[in-house]
This record gives sequence, structure tokens and C-alpha cells, in this order.
Amino acid sequence: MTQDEMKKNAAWAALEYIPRNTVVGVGTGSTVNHFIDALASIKHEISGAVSSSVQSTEKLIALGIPVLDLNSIDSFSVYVDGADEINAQKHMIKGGGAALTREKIVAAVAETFICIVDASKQVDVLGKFPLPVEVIPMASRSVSGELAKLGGRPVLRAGVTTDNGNVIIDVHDLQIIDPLMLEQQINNIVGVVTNGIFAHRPANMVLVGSADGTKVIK
Ligand SMILES: O=C(CO)[C@H](O)[C@H](O)COP(=O)(O)O
Repeated sequence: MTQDEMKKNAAWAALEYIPRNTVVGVGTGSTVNHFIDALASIKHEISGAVSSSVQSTEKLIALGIPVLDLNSIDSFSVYVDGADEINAQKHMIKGGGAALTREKIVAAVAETFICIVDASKQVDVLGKFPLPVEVIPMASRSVSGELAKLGGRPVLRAGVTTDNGNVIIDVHDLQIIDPLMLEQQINNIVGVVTNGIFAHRPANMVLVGSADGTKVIK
């Protein structure tokens, strides 16, 4: 079974956890693209979606799923998104698709975060995947200097501008022993919008697609 088939299995398994007649929070990425296909199969049973990126919004609309403004709702029950890495505490690294800030905003409003991944995303210690940090463009040099002081190797992601008009700095060679502390520490650097550690808002449930089926971790 290919990695993409495992992603697809995890994504379709998420349908079982979508309450009907509610708004659904939708993340970004190739796993989520499968989830949007799955969501389209029950589009008449949901009230619409809130989206974490222009990319997901375009796909949702193309498949006939109404996209609501996050500011038009107080809260919603379920947010479904992928991850680049996830540990046993359900802390994640996200932002491989450069959508981390909107993903964190939408996830913050959701009651439940369901993370959909293939088995390769499960790790003991976060940090092998370079940590994405969204940065205001004029601060990229100063922020890189501060990130280097934390022990990482910052690399500006070439040719990428986020949906918010910012740049992404990927921090290589980090061993993230304390995700809660590092998430806060990086967010305190002036010029950082947010970073891709999701520890203060971990997943509540993980659906792991593998060759042996989809495992549910609650
Ligand atoms: O955080 C993300 C986008 O910003 C994605 O969830 C993450 O990169 C995983 O992507 P994929 O499902 O394509 O493996």
C-alpha cells in the first residue's frame, strides 16, 4: 500500500466522527484533500465548512461545500487536519504546506481536533521534520538569528508566500524535548506570527492509516 493510500484511509475514516448538521473545520494538505473528497459525499448532511487555507477553500467550493467565515460562528465541534509529525502526547509539527497560522486559528476555535496521518508521521521526539515558522517578511533576518540561538538551523523557504503575505523559515536540526516550552519561546520572538508546534492545542484523536488498516488513538 502506498503512503497516499494510507493517507486516504485515515481521511475517509474521519467521516465516522463528523456530527451531522454542524459546521466542520477543515485543515490543509494532501491528507486533507482526501478528507474533503470524503466530506463531499455527505455535503447535504453538514452545514458547511470553515477552512484553513485558500487551497482548501477552493477545493471545498469546487465540490459544492459552502465555506463560512470563521468570524460568523462562535464555535464548532470538529476540526480535521493532517500533520508532519505527531508524538505520543498528540503534540504535532505542522506547516509543511505553509498554512500553520490559519490552521492554528481554526483549531483553536474547535472543540475537538482529529488528526489524520499515515503511520510514517508518528515519532517519539518531534523535530526531524524541519519546524516551519511564519514570519513577517521584514523580520526574516533578525528572526533567523534568534532561531539559530535556540540551536536550530534556520532556512528561508524559497519562493513561498503564505496566505497571510508572510514568509516561512524552516528550522532544521531541532530535537524538541519540551514542545510546550519551545512553542511559547519561538512565538515570543518579535516578528514571528506563529510556529508549527501544536502543543498548546494538541490533537484530541488521531486516525493513523497504515497497511494494516486505520488505527484510532483517543
Ligand atoms: O500542516 C500542514 C499544512 O500546513 C499539513 O497538515 C501537513 O503538512 C501534512 O501534509 P500532508 O497531509 O500533505 O502530508
